[in-house]
Amino acid sequence: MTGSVQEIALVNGLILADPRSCKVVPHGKTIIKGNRIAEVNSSYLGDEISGEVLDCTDCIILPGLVNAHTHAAMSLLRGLADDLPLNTWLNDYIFPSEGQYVAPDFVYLGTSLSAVEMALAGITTFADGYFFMERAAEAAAAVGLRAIVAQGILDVPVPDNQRPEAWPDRVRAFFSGFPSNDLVTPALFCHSPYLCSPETLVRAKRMAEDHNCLLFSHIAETRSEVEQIGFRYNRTPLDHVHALGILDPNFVAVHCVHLSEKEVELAAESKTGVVHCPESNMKLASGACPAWDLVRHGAKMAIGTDGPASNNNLDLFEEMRSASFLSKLLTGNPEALDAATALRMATIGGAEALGLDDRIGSLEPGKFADIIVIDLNRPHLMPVFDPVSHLVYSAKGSDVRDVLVNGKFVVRNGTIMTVDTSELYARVRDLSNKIAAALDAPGRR
Ligand SMILES: CSC[C@H]1O[C@@H](n2cnc3c(O)ncnc32)[C@H](O)[C@@H]1O
Ligand SMILES: [Zn+2]
Repeated sequence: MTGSVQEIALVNGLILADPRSCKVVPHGKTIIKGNRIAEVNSSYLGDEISGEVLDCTDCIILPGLVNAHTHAAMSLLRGLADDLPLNTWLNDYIFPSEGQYVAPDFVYLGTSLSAVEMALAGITTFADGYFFMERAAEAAAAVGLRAIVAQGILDVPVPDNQRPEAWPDRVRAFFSGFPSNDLVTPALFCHSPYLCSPETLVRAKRMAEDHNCLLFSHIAETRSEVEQIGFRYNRTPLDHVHALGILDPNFVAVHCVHLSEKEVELAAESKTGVVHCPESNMKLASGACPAWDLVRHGAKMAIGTDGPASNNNLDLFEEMRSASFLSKLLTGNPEALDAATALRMATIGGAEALGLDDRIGSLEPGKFADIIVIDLNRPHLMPVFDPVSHLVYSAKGSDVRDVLVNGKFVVRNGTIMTVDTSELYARVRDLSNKIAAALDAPGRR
């Protein structure tokens, strides 16, 4: 300790500080002072270090992963409805269940469970979109993750707003009651151009601008959405929001599976954040996002898991691998979306899409100390010719040993340090037993 500022030094590992270059420095040291990185990539020759020393021999040290899209509270609906296309999944199963069960405590519990799952798998920042988002903010902060929590807006009744026309009041209440802390930031989430009118989209954009926050939306997820938007507005979905004046660096378009060539260019030119969710898109058979085309056009590309009820886990290592494999399959080109590109999308790319790249996404002096340590003492991670290849093609979330967010250990030696997981899991079992009992009730399905 120096004065009251806590110091932690990570020594002896393979340091991958900047996913933009993917350069790996062996036997270096990374020094954290308080909640920031003070030094990185400096050589470690066994020199004396003040503060705590974390030995990272046989480990890779890299920036924490950024899950740029999820619906964290939906962990409590995981496995409730599978093997369905998006429209049936949403309209016949998810929306009715949300109407029945989603309440402030549901959101707190489900988000806590997901935050623990994400932390254990090396995700240090997540962008969430759901209802009762004040409670999601509390849950993220309790687990100790960095989060952007976006309040959902739909033109149909939703769990925290039964009168669709009153959504601006709900949004005002959300901003005014937002818990102030360093880790979580508020934002808005217009569900989609098919469940939000042009008026709603434009008004939400104005409100997001007034509060200097991001606006998210699911865009061009399915062919049926493209048909519906074409029928209603005679445009394709991304072009439709562009025509409404919404595309800019503070807009985040999630999915972008079915884009025209013009829309790929539009996404890149407008510097809109684009979140690729390969596993959710594959599971719901929505299609394959032209991610490699978007990357080559210079779009701000991030990766997301989507919610745990359509994935059905929150492992961004799996997601990087799937993003890469899906692009190779889609293009017929094995060089498409290579490992370094996938790693960039899951770190600095996510930070850029969320407007956080001046604070996170790489290990640089002055940035927040959001750092993960991957244990290479695993059969599937030997031998090590190329650490980047291992991170994307071989590693899993369960290979994460330590996680620091804002300079604090959230996971240490594979154990969550911030919340009592036995109590959390007991509460999850209790609630899920009640949901399961109601599902089994006669006449439910
Ligand atoms: C304001 S977003 C929350 C809303 O979105 C629903 N949802 C979850 N996953 C998806 C998806 O892949 N496409 C469209 N909508 C989705 C979720 O159940 C909430 O109702
Ligand atoms: Zn989603």
